[in-house]
Amino acid sequence: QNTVGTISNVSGSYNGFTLFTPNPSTETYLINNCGEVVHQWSSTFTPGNAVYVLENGNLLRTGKIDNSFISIGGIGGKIELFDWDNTLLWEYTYSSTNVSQHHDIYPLPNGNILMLALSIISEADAIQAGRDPFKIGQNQLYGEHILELEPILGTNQANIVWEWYLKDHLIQDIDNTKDNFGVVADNEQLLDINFFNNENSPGVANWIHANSIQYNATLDQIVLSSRFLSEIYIIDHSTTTAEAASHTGGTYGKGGDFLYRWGNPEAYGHGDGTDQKLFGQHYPHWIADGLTDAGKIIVFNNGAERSLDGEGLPINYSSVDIITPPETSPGVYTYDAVNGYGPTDVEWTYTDPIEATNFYSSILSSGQRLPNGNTLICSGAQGYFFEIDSNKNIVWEYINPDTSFGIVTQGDTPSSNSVFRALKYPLDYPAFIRKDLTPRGPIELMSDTSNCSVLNTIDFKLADLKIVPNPAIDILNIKTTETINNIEVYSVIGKLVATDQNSNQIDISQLKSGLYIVKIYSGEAVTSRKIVKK
Ligand SMILES: O=[N+]([O-])c1ccc(OS(=O)(=O)O)cc1
Repeated sequence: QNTVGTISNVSGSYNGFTLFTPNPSTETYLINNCGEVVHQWSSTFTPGNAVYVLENGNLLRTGKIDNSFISIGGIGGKIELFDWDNTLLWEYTYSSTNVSQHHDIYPLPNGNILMLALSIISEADAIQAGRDPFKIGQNQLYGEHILELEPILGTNQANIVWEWYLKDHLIQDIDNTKDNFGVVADNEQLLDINFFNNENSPGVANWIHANSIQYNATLDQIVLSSRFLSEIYIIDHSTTTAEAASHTGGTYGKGGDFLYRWGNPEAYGHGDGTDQKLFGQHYPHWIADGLTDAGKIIVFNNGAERSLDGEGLPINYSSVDIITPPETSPGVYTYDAVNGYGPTDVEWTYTDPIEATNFYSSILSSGQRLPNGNTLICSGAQGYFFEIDSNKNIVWEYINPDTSFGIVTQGDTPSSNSVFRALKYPLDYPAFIRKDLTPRGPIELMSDTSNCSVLNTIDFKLADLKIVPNPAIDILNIKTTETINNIEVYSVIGKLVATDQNSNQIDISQLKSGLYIVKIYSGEAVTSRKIVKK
């Protein structure tokens, strides 16, 4: 039984490449289902926190810059764009005495980048905005904003082409001499600056702890997640920056106000703690077109203090949930003055089937619907990824071996190996076309992948490909119905030792006996197989 790397991989797992960057590590790994690294990027920064492979094969990642003026788990400060070969193409620093990028970014279809950031609001400004003066414990509050960056390649700069600030969308009902005064329950489109989900620490500067921004291109809407308020918010991205600072304008007519919110209706005066559905959630995002439950929102519901046991002690367990926000037309959400926003409950959920508390990550984490209907789950605190099929059976499990104490040896138990998010990409994702994805072995030391096999083919049409004989003495025959453009034979250390074009066979009689890797190119597809030369 493996202790790190791939723990299990059974029939029905989705054959893709999983991207992740361990919290304590400067490395970003792309692994196959056997935990073998097929590509890797190295930064000089640990993550801060999101990372993506773009369709063109570039890596877009966040980097963490320590900031002695701002204290929040998940702080970043930097965005980096690497090409496939790990050349840094562009970097952008957003970290100073009063602002920092943190947690998430989102690559927009037009090449721009949405960036989640916080800024320090002074005590005086917070009080003027209607914050209870007795509930400012650290002489300041953190405000959230979103910037849309248009990278200027060749410089480490960006044009800021769109801005949204949460401070423009506040309500308070404690002081009519201050800004934003009104009735909280009548202003569901605004955030009550005096709502604290955690009554024990109403004075902390970090009262919102936003932890993700995700985007729906069809609706041109953004979904934002607040871990501490246990709410998700949808806002309009079609606005101008001026409209985004106001309450009117944009496709949906509400400027930068919330179009929808869900998870904790007490936050806007529509219920109490018993109505809370989200508990410190992460990574709410729309399920992409073409996938099962497309258009719905999937969210990792971390679940701290979700309920109480008979003795009044908190019960903590995580779930991955799917909700369908009720709409009157696409992107226009149904609001009920009495009950607030629906739905009243989740539509689909996964919890541990045996004992709910067996599956629990208090922080970090993600859930992702996959093309075959499976769901990839990252239980972030444990650096544990697992995939469930549509019957909720576990079909793949992986434990991150890259820890703050270094790379773990197979057989040893890892600790301090947390991961913010894991994303699985299809083998035919455009980034991977014509790329060398030859497995380089697992991350962990003294690895054992003997109980795992995986097809590393990019094009499933080559999945029925056979190389005979194997072992071979002189001629290798490639059997496939596809047209072969190129055959390459590599030594185990990666040296090209034989090549042939437009042929279904290659002569290896001159090679020394031993293990070789054969790469077969057909159209856009490339497939690697191990062979033995006798
Ligand atoms: O320790 N971290 O790296 C860390 C902690 C908290 C955190 O915030 S959360 O909302 O993503 O859990 C992010 C990163």
